[in-house]
This record gives sequence, C-alpha cells and structure tokens, in this order.
Amino acid sequence: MSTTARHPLGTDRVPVGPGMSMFDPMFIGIDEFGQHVSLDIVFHNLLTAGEPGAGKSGLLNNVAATAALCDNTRLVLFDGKWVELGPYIDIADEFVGDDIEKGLSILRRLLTVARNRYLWLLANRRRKIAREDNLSTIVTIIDELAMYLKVLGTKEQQAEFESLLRGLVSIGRACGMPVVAATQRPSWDIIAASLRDLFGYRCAFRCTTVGSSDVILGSGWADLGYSASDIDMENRGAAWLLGEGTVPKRIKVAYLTDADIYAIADYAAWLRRPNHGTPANFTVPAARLDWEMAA
Ligand SMILES: Nc1ncnc2c1ncn2[C@@H]1O[C@H](COP(=O)(O)OP(=O)(O)OP(=O)(O)O)[C@@H](O)[C@H]1O
Repeated sequence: MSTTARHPLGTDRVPVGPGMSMFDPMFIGIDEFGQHVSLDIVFHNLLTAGEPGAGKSGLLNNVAATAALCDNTRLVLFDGKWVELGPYIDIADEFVGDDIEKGLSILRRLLTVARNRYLWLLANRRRKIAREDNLSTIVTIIDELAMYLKVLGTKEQQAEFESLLRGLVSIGRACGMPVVAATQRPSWDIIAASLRDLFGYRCAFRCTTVGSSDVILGSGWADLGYSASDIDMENRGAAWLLGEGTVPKRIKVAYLTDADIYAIADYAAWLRRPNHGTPANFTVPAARLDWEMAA
C-alpha cells in the first residue's frame, strides 16, 4: 500500500486509512494458484452477478470496505435491500435505498460532476486524472441492479435510470468515478450487452445456466470452457473474473463476516470524523470547499 497520499488541503491532517489510496491495487482474494488478485478500480468499472447466495456481496463488500478506508475517496451507495451496503451509510456521501426518484437525482448529479471534471481536464490539457491531482475518487456501488431497472418505480423511471447509469459507466472511469454493480439476475433484460461491455471487469459467481454466465462474461466464453454454471454450489465466493484483454481467471473472493464489515465501517467512520487530526484553529479555505463541491 502506498504511503504517499497527501490530503488535498495540504495540511498536516492524518489521512483517512493512513496511506491507503484507491490508486493502489485493491486486494479482493486469491486465484487458483493461491496468488493475490487485485483490481484497479479507479480506472475500471466492475460488474458482478450470480445466483442468490453465490457470494456477490462478498466482492461488493471488499470494494466498499477498501474504499471506505482510502484517503480522499467518497462513496455513493445504492442498495434496494438496505442491509448489504447499509453498514457504510454513515460515511457515504449518498445512500439510496428503495427510492428510485432519489436515485435518479443522484445519478444526474454524478453526471454533472463528471462533466465538470472533464472540463477541468480539458482546461489542463489532459485526458484522464492522476493520483497527483488530489481529486477525490467517487465510487458508486449498486447492489441489485434489477431493483432499479425492473422493480422500483415506473417504466419511465427505470428507463431513465438505465440511461443515466449507462452515461456514468461510459464516462466516469477516466475522471475517477468508477461504478461497481451487482445483480442476481444475469439476463439480457437486466444487462444488455451494450451496457455490460462498458464494464472493464466482469465477475461471474455461480450461475444456473451457461447462458447467464455468458451474459456476464460475454458471449462465447462458456464454449471455451469458462462457465460459471460449472462452479460447485457449495463453493461460495468462487467466481470467474474477466479483465480487459485477458481470459477469465478463477478466483475465490476474500470473505468478510458481518462483524468484520461493521468493524471496518465503524473504523472508517471514526477516521473520517470531522476535524480528524486537524489543529483546532484550522479553517478550511472557502474557495477550496466550493471547488470540492463542483468536482
Ligand atoms: N468468499 C467466501 N468464502 C466463504 N464463504 C462465503 C464467501 N462468500 C460467501 N460465502 C457464504 O455464502 C453466503 C452468501 O454469500 P453472499 O451474501 O455474499 O451471496 P450473494 O450472492 O450476495 O447473495 P444475494 O444475492 O442473496 O445477496 C455467506 O453468508 C457466506 O456464508
């Protein structure tokens, strides 16, 4: 883990999760040879799916817990069931439960932030953000996509949700705003191929059919022997992980118990408490706050 992260305010604050940065590789488990598997989430979206109880929440929790402990990282959480990402509710910039209208409003805001960031990049003659920019990473995590695309709200709201999500997944990753999404219904009506292909990482936990495995990984992988329908029912947390330009890799996701998750979330909330490590007489410059609001 890096120890170079500095707080954007340039003060001697103790950074959140001392030294942890979203720009470092994010550990999520091991592969079949026992080697560590890490993701580069800042610049990649992650889509995960599998039948109920296959272990998706374990992966989402690895991402959420790491992000919660990282310096200069903000969480935007969507969880129609409330309890999967609920432990992080106190440290999330926004938490959307089963209110789709709130979800739409937050996705619109995220797209505005992404647009502002691109204008900033353009003004600085750049195409993507870097660690040194000290721009916060905004990680959007959606547990159970199907809730927002098929269950909650009207057909119009669901269609708008999909279109805004598609926008964020398309443009977020180069400006430090990755999306991590999960569903237990890997079918074409939930994840169209054109949406799936915008996710650089795809992780298929056990699926009931070869077809649903291909919905996540991409057509043709099952024929080549990479099918999540072959994963043993009892082997929870096992999955096929596909990264850009690679073949799927068999992994076992690191497991966090409920007690672990709440302990990490509580620790992250403690680290992120207002004025943590800030001298009593220090005030945040107003201009800096305005800038952070927009970016
Ligand atoms: N990596 C893992 N190692 C060991 N056991 C695991 C792992 N992941 C999950 N499990 C076991 O499987 C159970 C279900 O896992 P989890 O809640 O992550 O599944 P899920 O796919 O998210 O289910 P749902 O779609 O219903 O939310 C866990 O309570 C745990 O007992």
